[in-house]
Amino acid sequence: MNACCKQTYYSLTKLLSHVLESQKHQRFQVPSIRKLNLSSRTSCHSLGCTSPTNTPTGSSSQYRFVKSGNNECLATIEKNWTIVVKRRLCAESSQYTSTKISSQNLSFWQRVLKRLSNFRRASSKTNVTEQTVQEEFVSWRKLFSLAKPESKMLSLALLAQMVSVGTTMIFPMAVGKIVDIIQLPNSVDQLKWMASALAGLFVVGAVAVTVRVALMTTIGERIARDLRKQVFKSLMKQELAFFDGRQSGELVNRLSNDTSVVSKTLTENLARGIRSSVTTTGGIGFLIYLSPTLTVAALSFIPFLTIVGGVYGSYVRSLSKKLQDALAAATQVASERISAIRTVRLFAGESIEASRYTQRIEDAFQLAKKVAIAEGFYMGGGFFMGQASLLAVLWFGGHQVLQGAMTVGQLASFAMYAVNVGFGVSSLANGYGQLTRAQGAGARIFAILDRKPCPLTGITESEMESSLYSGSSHIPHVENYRTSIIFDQVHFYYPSRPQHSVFKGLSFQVEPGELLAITGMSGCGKSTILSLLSRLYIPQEGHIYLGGYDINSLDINWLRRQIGAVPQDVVLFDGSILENISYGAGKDVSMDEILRAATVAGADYFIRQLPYGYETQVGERGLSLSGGQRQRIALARAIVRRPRILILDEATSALDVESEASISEAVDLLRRKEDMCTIVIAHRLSTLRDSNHVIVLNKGVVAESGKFDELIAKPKSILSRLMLISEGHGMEVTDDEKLGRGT
Ligand SMILES: Nc1ncnc2c1ncn2[C@@H]1O[C@H](COP(=O)(O)OP(=O)(O)OP(=O)(O)O)[C@@H](O)[C@H]1O
Repeated sequence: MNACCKQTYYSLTKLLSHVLESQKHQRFQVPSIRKLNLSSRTSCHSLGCTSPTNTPTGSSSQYRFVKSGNNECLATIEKNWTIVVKRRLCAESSQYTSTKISSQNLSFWQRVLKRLSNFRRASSKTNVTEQTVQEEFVSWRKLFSLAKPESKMLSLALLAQMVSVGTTMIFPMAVGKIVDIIQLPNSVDQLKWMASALAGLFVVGAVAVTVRVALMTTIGERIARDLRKQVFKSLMKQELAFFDGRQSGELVNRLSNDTSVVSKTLTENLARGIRSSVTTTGGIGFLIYLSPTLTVAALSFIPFLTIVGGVYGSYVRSLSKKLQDALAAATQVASERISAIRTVRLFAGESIEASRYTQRIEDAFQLAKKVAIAEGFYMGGGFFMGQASLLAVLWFGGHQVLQGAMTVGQLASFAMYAVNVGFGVSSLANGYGQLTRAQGAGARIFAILDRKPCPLTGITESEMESSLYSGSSHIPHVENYRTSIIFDQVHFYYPSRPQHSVFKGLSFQVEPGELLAITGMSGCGKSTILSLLSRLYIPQEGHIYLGGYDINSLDINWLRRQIGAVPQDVVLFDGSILENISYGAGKDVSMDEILRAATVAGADYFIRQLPYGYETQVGERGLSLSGGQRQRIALARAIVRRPRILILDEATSALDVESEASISEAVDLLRRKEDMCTIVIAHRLSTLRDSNHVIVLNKGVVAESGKFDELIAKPKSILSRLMLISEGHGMEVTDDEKLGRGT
């Protein structure tokens, strides 16, 4: 149960108690938000409560609870004493799951209320900690569940580990025996036997170490590989809104650093932990066997180490999370600035960026230094205590040897076991620090692995398996649909910016085979239309229809296959031009189709001029091509899919007028030939003039709609103003105002 759910329950409890109260007095009174006293635990503001819809006594009343724009929940008290609780399917969805609680019976309400408050008590006790653990640290059990697929190999490696530990455990005893044997007369044969036995033991130990290291390293790499694959796959499934609130550097850090911390813990650290536990417990057993009284002196340092170890562990635990975050922040700066090196260079920002990165990495270093100092003190203290207890062993043990209660060999063995136990204990404490680090890294990994993408805008497992080219619409006769598009009363805000509405009831229609031009001031939401039509986001209210079908009811792969889009900020992938054009067109696309698309997009000519033609590498994000060349390749990439709908978002803005005109002509021919519905987002007069229909967006709605000539003929229309501005005639402002110094 997440925090929002809990808040919803708090709020519902309040609502219900009010309902009960008013029922007692035989009247229905709509409680005000203030009366509900939501601020007692979570402020009204933080819940984002809207005022109850203004309803007279006796009718239904609706309350809306929102937490930071996410997980909206609506609670409606109906006239007939029914409470309807609706929760959004996901943050951006306009679909709700709904639950009804209905009864005229007072005791029923009391039972519900009691259960809710019990739930609230239970959830406030357990879920807060659960959530904290989920956010910051994952349980050991869950962490080790990642090693489950490797359990057989891991068991084998641990067996090898036990053998190698066993050989080292026997060694001190054997040394003690040798010391005692060499003091005896005529002991050469015994010495020979012991030496041969020890040599055999060393060989077994060496083989076990070889097997353990080889297996553990391979398993570690395999766990890291599988984790990276799963995390990346899970990232690919998430809806776009998920990425809006995150930085790519942070996600890359999870993929690289966190996965390697976890895999190391599940292999190397686990092996070390087991070795240390066995060395410690086995060593203590040998100590007691050799001399119970001396064991007390030898182990006197353990309580100290345990207490200090606990303090050290929790200190390192809190620091290591901060350290990981600081490293992620540094990675983010580095990856962003390196990928934008041209901009950095153009603005001579090298030294600013270098100092920005230095600052971030310095922050990480300061934290790492604190960890190192703590580790130094802990290890130094442990070393001193270990040496002191060894001295105590030699002091008291020496007396016991002198008194004949112990042999010299036994004392030697005892001293060696005591040293082993000391190392074992300190290694265990150190391992605990590593484990908590891995718990932090594991929590960040599970936050991605366990995240269920929004069912409408994310990709499900089966949709991912069934690739773009096998998705079907789910509605048999949709395959022959006519490409009409309807936006019906669409209300939309980006989930990361809920306070800013982009659309406030947007409605328009595109007829099959039509060329629609969309224009408007910058930021009015033109590109957002492409995102909504492709279901990258979904409107909070309203519907979008394709061929008469609500796009939310269509298979997402099928839907996206219908659309060929050239976005405003064209991104190509590192690879050849051929690979880039065929990207997303499936494996079966033929060379003829690629050439045809490149010709329509006006790209074929310049591609043939390049040294390697279609095999020319475009570099990271296609930066080794010009802006206009990138746009033409992106257009070819959109056309090669043979879409039913083509959306061009200022797709020819980087081209000269002549090239733009010839491409427009070719695209128009294709549109007519294939009955393709085309939407162009443009500011240019030439593009708008060629369209069948123009809509002008303003303040979240369609402000003007009609044929270009009709709209431009109206002197006060927004379109004519926009055209004047774009031609530089519309701004009757002084130079000072243009320079931002106007009054
Ligand atoms: N991912 C996002 N998260 C939050 N807000 C966004 C996001 N993308 C766009 N916006 C905001 O939504 C509004 C509409 O953006 P959009 O890109 O659709 O405008 P536009 O009309 O295409 O602008 P332009 O003509 O400058 O390209 C803008 O105010 C923008 O700041």
